[in-house]
Amino acid sequence: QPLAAKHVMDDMGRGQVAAGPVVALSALVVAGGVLAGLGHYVLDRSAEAVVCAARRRLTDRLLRLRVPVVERTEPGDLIARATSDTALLRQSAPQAVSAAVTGTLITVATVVMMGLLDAVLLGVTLAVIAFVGVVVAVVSPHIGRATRHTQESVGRIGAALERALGAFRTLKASGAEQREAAVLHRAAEHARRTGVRAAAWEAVSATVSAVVVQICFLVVLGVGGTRVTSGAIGVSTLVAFLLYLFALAPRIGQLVDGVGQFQIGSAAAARIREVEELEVEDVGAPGVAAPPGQEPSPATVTFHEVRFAYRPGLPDVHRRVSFTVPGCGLTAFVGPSGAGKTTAFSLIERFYEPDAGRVSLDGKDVREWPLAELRANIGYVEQDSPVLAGTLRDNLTLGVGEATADQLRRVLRLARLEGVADRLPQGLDTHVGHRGCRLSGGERQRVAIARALLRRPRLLLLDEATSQLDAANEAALRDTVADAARTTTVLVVAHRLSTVTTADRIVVMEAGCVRAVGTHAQLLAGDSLYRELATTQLLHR
Ligand SMILES: Nc1ncnc2c1ncn2[C@@H]1O[C@H](COP(=O)(O)OP(=O)(O)OP(=O)(O)O)[C@@H](O)[C@H]1O
Repeated sequence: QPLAAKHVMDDMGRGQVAAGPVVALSALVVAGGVLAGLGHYVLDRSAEAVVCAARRRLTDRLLRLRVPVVERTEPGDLIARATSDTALLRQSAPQAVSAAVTGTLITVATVVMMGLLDAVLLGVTLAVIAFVGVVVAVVSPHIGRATRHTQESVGRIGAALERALGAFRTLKASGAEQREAAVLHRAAEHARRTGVRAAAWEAVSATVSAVVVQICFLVVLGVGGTRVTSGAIGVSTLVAFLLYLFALAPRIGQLVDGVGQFQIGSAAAARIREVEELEVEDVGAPGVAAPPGQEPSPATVTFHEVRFAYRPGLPDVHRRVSFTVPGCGLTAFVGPSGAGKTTAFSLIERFYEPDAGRVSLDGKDVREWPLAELRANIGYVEQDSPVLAGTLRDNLTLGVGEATADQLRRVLRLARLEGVADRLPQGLDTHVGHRGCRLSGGERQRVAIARALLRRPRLLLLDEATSQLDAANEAALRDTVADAARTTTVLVVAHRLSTVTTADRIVVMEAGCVRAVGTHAQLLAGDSLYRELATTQLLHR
């Protein structure tokens, strides 16, 4: 554009205005505007695509993290990385890329054109650009560091909120709102402080570059004026050079801003990358316990000399645990709290891996099973079975995606849930999660059992709720377990006498060891701990 302007001016100086350069100048102005708009759109579009890919990869990874890894992290902070950090990346990436590509290209092109016009004036300009470059190099790492701290505080807010909302009733009952709010306020205040620090560094580099560019204008004007007076260059060359300088000034601003945005984006990207370095499970393709139409055969479970600690440095929770559960029937695990019963289930599900010994399903080490296939063979019902936000149907079909009315009817009957489904206002389509109708503890466990049974597992692991169930719920649970044990191998961490007395075998655990195995009658006669548990703990539950 400035070159076209120079031609127009030269023509005017000669008193003959040709249409060509004027048309070229107008066309260049319009084309420049359209290209800028188009470039903006393409860049934002690409940024959306890149950030969408980052979010998908991140969420995929988060859901495949290993259980011990999640236990070591703060879920709220992980959520912040998938939401706040990717949003920051989305916001900063286009500016950084546009500065890197357009800014650099236009700067280089402008500098070349300036060189063609006058080498001396170019020298002055390059000295200024170099000075701005030094300032930016010194300032930009500070912007990155401050942004990193801001994002860490945002992560802390997420973690503190997750902690508070996850135990909301306890929080209220303990009157701890203000104490929890203080933690959140501290994190918010820290985010503000570091955010302001980043803004201050950005302001420093923007101000320095703006002032220096202004000085550059004045120097170019002074030196250029002298050169025009001495006849070294013409007025039109000086005007064209100044026009190039006008075009260059915002580019320098853009480059300075781009480097700042790059630092901000890198801080977010570094936090996202940290998640990508966390250990994930190789889940593979979804597995099935048995082909459709074929009844799944009951599985066998063996623990052989299993030793396990949750973390290096923590005491062993299992110390040479060995037992065998043949296919079919009901096996109950009893023992004092902390004996390692639930841990046995976690090892079967391969949430953790033993430090020594073998856990086998059907005689094959669980580490040799493809993970998805192993878990497809197992139905796991946790002690505090959570109900997920959504309808009762969503909760039941979580493990299968969808199910026919017949399949749902079957598991509802098995889990003694027909009455519950009938009672709910919209039946299976009633919301039972956070915002919907609440289910009782016993009902939640039976929903979890129905969910597990819908996958037609060959092994059912049931960690009985420790809380007191009413007589109706307890009877329903007992019948459900007895039904399931007719066709499936059922392992129950038992806290209730009713489960234990009817079990085909009982494994008594104490302090990470298997102390005795037998039926209720055999153990009453032969094991003092069992006798004590039966008379005190179990009978009173
Ligand atoms: N995720 C974990 N990280 C570290 N230690 C754990 C973890 N889960 C359990 N433990 C510890 O391991 C020990 C055994 O726990 P486990 O849940 O297997 O006992 P349990 O026999 O099922 O007890 P309960 O009857 O109370 O459910 C306990 O001392 C517990 O504190």
